[in-house]
Amino acid sequence: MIVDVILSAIDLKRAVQRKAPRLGRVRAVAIGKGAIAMVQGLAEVSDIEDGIAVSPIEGPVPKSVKLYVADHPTPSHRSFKAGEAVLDYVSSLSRGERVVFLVSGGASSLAEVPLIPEDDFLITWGLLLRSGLDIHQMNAIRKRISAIKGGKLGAMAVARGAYVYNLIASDVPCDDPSDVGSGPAVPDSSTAEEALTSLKIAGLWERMPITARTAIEEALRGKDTPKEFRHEALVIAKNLDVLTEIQRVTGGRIVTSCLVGEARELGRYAAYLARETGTPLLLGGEPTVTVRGGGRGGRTTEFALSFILASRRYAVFAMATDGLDGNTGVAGVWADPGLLGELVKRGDVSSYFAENNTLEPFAETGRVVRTGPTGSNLNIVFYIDEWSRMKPLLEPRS
Ligand SMILES: Nc1ncnc2c1ncn2[C@@H]1O[C@H](COP(=O)(O)OP(=O)(O)OP(=O)(O)O)[C@@H](O)[C@H]1O
Ligand SMILES: O=C(O)[C@H](O)CO
Repeated sequence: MIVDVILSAIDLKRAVQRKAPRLGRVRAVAIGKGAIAMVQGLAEVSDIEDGIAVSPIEGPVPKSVKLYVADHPTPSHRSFKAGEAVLDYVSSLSRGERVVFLVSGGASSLAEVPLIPEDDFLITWGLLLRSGLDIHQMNAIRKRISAIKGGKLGAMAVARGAYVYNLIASDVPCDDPSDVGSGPAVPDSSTAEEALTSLKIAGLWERMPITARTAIEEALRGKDTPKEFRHEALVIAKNLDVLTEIQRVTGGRIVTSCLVGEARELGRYAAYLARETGTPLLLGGEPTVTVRGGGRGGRTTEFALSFILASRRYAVFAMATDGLDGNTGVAGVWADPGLLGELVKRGDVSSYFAENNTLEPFAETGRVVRTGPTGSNLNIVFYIDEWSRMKPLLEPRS
């Protein structure tokens, strides 16, 4: 039932219908895990002359919209093809036209036009994904090796005389529109200095391909992303909306929707917080995982496993609202005190954290949440409560 509540709270077609301004005749660019739902919502409240949508899954889009299916979390040739198509589309805008950018999580990877050779681009991307950098830092770097991110598409549209509107479904902590999908059509809120410092602190600067380093050095010298242009941006859905819906059924206290940090550390922190407060707690955001091993896991499994080692009678339910967490193939997991007994039975559990293999204890004991791709993405949610109160809420709605 908690899953049903979450699935209903992340419905992006409904969010666009409810929150988008009435814009009349528009052209549209939708990119992200929510692209299909968002463009469907836009069709309900405006007249889409034509448009382009880039999504990780197939789905019905309005007749005037061309759909590209591309890849995530690592861009593929389909993402590069989609990126070129988006660039062409924006180049076709004319003076006085209204263009609506519908941006949701995953957009960074789904459509891309690299500024550096593709091989170097993919090496850089891989280093970032395993780095443990948070999404703002990671996207600060991605924006500087991209021809379309960090406001570049928006600036291009404005230069052609179009009016730029952004409707954003946020999967980033604290909902800065420039972080979502690397903010293709809003002025960039990150700096080249941040990109450089993040890479140096993560120990990645020396390991980056020379072309990527040159792109960042050029940005530092002033050839950087656009910082200002005429535009509007409205966040139509965010993590806090989902927490608020979960609160209705659990009575939990919302602690934050901006959770960041290493997932396994945050899990332990949350366990002690639950013991201290003695109340149901709701947290959301995007913990990161510094991946060192080759196992299967994600943000939810690392968090939940470390939580249960310290939480005594409290349980945690953790779910990625896009329906797929890390490389697990599942949306999330739950951990109740009974899992500890299972761990004891399993004997050698040393690989779990050492190899980033934290899915195993959940998968093998049936504590996983399966939704498949949800066609949305409002980041990760965590619900913490006494197991006796949580258990009935995990049953499907009758
Ligand atoms: N074995 C693993 N154990 C734990 N986490 C992992 C593992 N492998 C990958 N990850 C994490 O999964 C992340 C990618 O997973 P996922 O696709 O769920 O992210 P996402 O939040 O959907 O991405 P985006 O922010 O681009 O939408 C990586 O950043 C990495 O930190
Ligand atoms: O695509 C991305 O950059 C992430 O999902 C954050 O929006």
